[in-house]
Amino acid sequence: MPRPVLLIHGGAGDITDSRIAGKFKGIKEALRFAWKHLEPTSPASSSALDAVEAAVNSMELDESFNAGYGSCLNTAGDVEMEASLMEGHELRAGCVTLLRDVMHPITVARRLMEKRRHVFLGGQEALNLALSTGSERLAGALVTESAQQALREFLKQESLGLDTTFARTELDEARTDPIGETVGAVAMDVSGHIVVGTSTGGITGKWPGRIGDTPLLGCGTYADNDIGGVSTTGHGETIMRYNLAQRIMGAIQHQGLTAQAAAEQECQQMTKRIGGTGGAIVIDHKGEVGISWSSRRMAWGYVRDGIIHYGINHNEIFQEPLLATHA
Ligand SMILES: NC(=O)C[C@H](N)C(=O)O
Repeated sequence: MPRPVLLIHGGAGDITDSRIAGKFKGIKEALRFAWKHLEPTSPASSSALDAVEAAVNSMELDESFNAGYGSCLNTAGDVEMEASLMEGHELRAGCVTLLRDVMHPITVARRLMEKRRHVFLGGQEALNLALSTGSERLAGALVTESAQQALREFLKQESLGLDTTFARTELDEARTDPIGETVGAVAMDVSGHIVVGTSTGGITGKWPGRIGDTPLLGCGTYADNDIGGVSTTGHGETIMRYNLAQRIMGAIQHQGLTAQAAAEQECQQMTKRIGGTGGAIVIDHKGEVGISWSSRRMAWGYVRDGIIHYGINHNEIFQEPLLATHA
């Protein structure tokens, strides 16, 4: 019987020092909140789908991340969110884009997947689906002060003629990145079932109507029990041109690489080839974990065998017990 594993990310980019503590707190909270779905009292109800939704929901509620509450703003100052969810048994998926005013885009993606009619829904009709399947309408309530501050800085940089091509996921050291990043989760349950979900507010200063990599299968998300599952983060225009998730799947399937080797190879190749950066989390069909990024930082964490492993800088891994012990 496979050992269950839950692996999540809280975005790749030029994350400032002041945001690290919030990211770690949010990553550990999401892992602890979601783990009960993978190792419940009865193994028969171990569900990678429930675990992925719960982990992403937890980060969508947390303004340390760029998803749900705290999403990046477009040039009009509005939140337009995107999410995708895929399961690796029947290859079913739900993807939503240009979604406004609801806290949990990943749940809307799940509702769409469960309808089994369409895979990708956008704009007003995605909102209608959300409202008709139990989401609450939260007009304006997703906008945070730090997201507004990030937009003001972005617009100022643009007016000064600075290069904003990579928007808020790719700033150099001299310019800070005060915004949270995309979230994602990959899980394998005790039956070897793999599920992947990714949710984002996109990038600060995007044009209204811009669609990124996150809701696109093969770019932001992919799952196939026979190969593995991948969730990506980083500069969307780069990731979608490179098909990052699918390239990692291909490296596992056709080159026989481990999850870690495939993630490293493809994140590096993408940046070498196109210039933008990003990261990926991967669980392969054997249940092995891969975590890699070509950006400065990526917040990540996973649980296996009662231990949380987490980090944000290259070559740095922290560990603590899943169940906090009290002195
Ligand atoms: N931080 C991110 O991962 C942003 C997301 N990939 C986008 O470009 O929409």
